[in-house]
Amino acid sequence: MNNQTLQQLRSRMDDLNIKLLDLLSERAAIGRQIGEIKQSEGLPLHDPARENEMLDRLAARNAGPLEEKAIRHLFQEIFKATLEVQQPKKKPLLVSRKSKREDTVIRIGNTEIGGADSVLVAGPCSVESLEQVMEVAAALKKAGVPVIRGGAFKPRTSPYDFQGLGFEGLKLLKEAADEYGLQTISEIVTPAHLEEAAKYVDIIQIGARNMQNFELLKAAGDMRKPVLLKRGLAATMDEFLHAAEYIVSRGNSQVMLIERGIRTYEKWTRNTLDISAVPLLKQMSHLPVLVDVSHSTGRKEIMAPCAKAALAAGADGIMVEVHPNPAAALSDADQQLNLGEFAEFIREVKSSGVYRQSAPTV
Ligand SMILES: C=C(O[C@@H]1C=C(C(=O)O)C=C[C@H]1O)C(=O)O
Repeated sequence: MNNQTLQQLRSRMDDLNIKLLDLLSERAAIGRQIGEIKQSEGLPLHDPARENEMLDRLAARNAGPLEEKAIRHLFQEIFKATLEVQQPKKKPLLVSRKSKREDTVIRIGNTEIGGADSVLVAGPCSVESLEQVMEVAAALKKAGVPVIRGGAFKPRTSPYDFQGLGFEGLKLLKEAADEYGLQTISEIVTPAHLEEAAKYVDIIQIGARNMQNFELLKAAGDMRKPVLLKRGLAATMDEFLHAAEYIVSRGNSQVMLIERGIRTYEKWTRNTLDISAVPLLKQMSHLPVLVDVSHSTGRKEIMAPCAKAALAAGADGIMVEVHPNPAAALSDADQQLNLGEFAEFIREVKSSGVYRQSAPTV
């Protein structure tokens, strides 16, 4: 008997669910019409005063058994859902895979970034002298690394630390790169420097500290030069992709992303390499993704395994710092590989199964 009653009550519940659903749908359709009128009149969609009026009226009429709090809560959720129906669907970001399915491949010289092959970028933290960059460029050439990095405008934590050689540094980097047929990459921190820097730099780097320097992002977006955008020290994936969107939305689609470690409580590494960022960025975005194993780890002995992990996770390339005499380096002395360590690093990474190389390097 009890069982039968339960069945009947549940069946009435089911009928009421359907009625409620139909009423909610009818209500949402009216909400959508109201939204269209509001938008054509330029009125805000959200109207808290109107919502409060309705809530008060419903609370006054409520005879139970539901508590007034529950009624208010339920209707607030309904209003929220109506607002979602009213909102025009947001267009996916240009950097998103929803906007473009195929991978973006960036070509500089004979090098492709984001294509079939893994790419390596290496060089000193800072350009210090012509001899220094020449020595590094020769080592890169020998190791088959096509892109040389070297900082000339250094955003240092302390104003008393070496700030870089500026344009003179860019010129030295270019001179060494030209000598060995390499491409150059260097960080620019000021929109006003971009045009002049483009004479010496094949890829403009926007550093972690400037990831949300929106004027710099816009100016880089107005250029037609590849940009390497570093993830900010504490930037979420969403913020990172929106920063890239600033560049791409100005018409510069040649943007590559680089994970360089984020700030956490861990002290054994300089930053924490967020390896999950790699597959996430590759899935969410069509832009090439690189990993900087020097700044993320700050520890020479784990750079090769971290590079392999990054490539295994889907990274298109690796960036690593190398200096002929790291102990005497003007910046980041501890984390730069010397030439011997660099050769070993490259050998280990290239011989791993995760390094993609379709044709032997000539
Ligand atoms: C439907 C409207 O727009 C919004 C949604 C509401 C609702 O679902 O009832 C109420 C007020 C607004 O925040 C409206 O203004 O009437």
